[in-house]
Amino acid sequence: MNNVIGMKHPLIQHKISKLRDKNTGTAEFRALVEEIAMLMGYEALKDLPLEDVEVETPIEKCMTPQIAGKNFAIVPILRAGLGMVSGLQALVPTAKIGHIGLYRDEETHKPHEYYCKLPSPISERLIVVTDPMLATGGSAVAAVDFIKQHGGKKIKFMAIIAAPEGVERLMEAHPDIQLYVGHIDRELNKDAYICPGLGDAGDRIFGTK
Ligand SMILES: O=P(O)(O)OC[C@H]1O[C@H](OP(=O)(O)OP(=O)(O)O)[C@H](O)[C@@H]1O
Ligand SMILES: O=c1cc[nH]c(=O)[nH]1
Ligand SMILES: [Mg+2]
Repeated sequence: MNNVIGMKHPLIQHKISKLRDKNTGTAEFRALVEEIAMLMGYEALKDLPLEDVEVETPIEKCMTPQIAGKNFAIVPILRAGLGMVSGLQALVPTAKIGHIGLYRDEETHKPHEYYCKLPSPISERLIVVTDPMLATGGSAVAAVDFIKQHGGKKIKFMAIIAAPEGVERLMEAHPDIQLYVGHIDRELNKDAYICPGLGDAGDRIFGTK
């Protein structure tokens, strides 16, 4: 799949291994998610639009490129996607932030929406959706559906760990987006958790279990 970009960088792989460890505590887990998001962002933001601005150096005035901040938005899927925002914000402090609140029903594994606020206007922006976990793909498909309904066009999705089933489902529903993924794991278990995975990302980021 052309639009699925796997992260091969050793720093990312090393940090993902630390995330998987059940003995990694909340503070370290949160820091690792932030660092991985920043490293993945370096790759995912390669084609971020630039605009020339005038700057006066100690020598002379020149035209020089800067990031067109109004052209970029980060949209985390709550809760776990929030953990990736600060890493991307460190790269582009002027980024607008939208939020999509979804939780997965424990029995049916279907996503339920409880909140949505996107920056306006959205149609011209590069939108990076963040969620560390892409399991069945239900939440990711729902989030991208929603962004498109609101006029979003240039969409990238960043997941730290994905199941093959989720990758296939997301790219089948939205073949036009680009998916940046830290690692594609083996499979989903009967409870739709990723194996080997890292457990429940939201609970591990926020210390709720
Ligand atoms: O691909 P899917 O099968 O839809 O599963 C992935 C979703 O499940 C997790 O969220 P969860 O429902 O646990 O909410 P939380 O982030 O609030 O913990 C995860 O952060 C994704 O959003
Ligand atoms: O393995 C999984 C699947 C869904 N959500 C998680 O946080 N982890
Ligand atoms: Mg969760």
